[in-house]
Amino acid sequence: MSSTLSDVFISHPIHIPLSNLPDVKSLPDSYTWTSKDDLLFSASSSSDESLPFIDLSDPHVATLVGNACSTWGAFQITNHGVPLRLLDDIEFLTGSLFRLPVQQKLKAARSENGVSGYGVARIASFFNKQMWSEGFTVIGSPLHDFRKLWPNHHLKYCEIIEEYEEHMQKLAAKLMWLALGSLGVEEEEIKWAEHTSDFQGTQAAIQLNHYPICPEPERAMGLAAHTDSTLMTILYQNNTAGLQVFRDSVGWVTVPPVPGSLVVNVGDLLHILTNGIFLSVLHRARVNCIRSRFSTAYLWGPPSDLMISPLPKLVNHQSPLYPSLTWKQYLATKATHFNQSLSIIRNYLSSDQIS
Ligand SMILES: O=C(O)CCC(=O)C(=O)O
Ligand SMILES: [Fe+2]
Repeated sequence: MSSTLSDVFISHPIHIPLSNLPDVKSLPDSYTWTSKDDLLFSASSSSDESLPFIDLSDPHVATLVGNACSTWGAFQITNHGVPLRLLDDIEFLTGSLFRLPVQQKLKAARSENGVSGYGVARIASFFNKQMWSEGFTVIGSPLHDFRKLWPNHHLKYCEIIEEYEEHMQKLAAKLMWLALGSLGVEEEEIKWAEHTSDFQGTQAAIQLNHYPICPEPERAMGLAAHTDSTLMTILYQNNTAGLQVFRDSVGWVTVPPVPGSLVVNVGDLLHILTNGIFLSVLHRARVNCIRSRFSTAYLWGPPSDLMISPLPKLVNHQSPLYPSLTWKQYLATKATHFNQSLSIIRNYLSSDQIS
């Protein structure tokens, strides 16, 4: 029987402490970041570069998406077909959840080796300092957790998640095909992802993030630099800036929130699938002292037991840069090697060597 995304995380638990964000006037040492805690913490940024902004109704959309994936590994989109009302709903849900009293949120706390629920970011265990954020992960049905949070109103919130997932899955598939189409890849080359297959077995998680107002934002970190272990991630951010993407020779670039738009990140698996042509973008979230910030990430991946390997068409007589491996194997590598995972697997000759 094929395993689910939850099984993958359960078999590779990351033990992370759950602590409340302190209500303080100055930042405690445990939340104060320097370049010692994250090499790129203070990397300078040049201000005149900005992330591509793509109108999905543009006649050259595939080329624009393909270029953005191979230069930045990320882009913003408009005219994406997701109803603005649904984006308002998901923002309302995210805000309502994080505004609950902490005791209420803790009723749906992620268990020690669990995957869904309330807690700090999974990447927390890779850093010595704490991040100025709280999160909530939804994998599969949120009913069980939402009932604990909102005993009387959980159904309406479950409906929002369900509708959001439906739209996001369709959009993710459309974007992936636009991107791959720009490289000349045809649907028959990836059977599981063919439009007609209805993406049987693709898996996803929804990550809700909250970055509260912070007394000393320059010294704090909302969510530390990471790449996503997905094929693609679609991110909705409320109207408060904080997301930054990293581009070599440019540095950190802030992605300004544009009402109604979405941000798309190439994840590590799409980087592998395209033999390194599309870049999986390093990104992070900073915080501020004026407004709290919410974001909703739709983390989209393939069936977790399916072998992913560089597409033969994109390897062109050379050896592939990456071995074949399943999402499950990749997550296991990521749980140990975090941001070094891609370079670690590049050095393996065959997936047999990946635990
Ligand atoms: O909050 C953001 O802008 C980034 C969130 C993110 O990168 C994630 O949830 O993986
Ligand atoms: Fe991310």
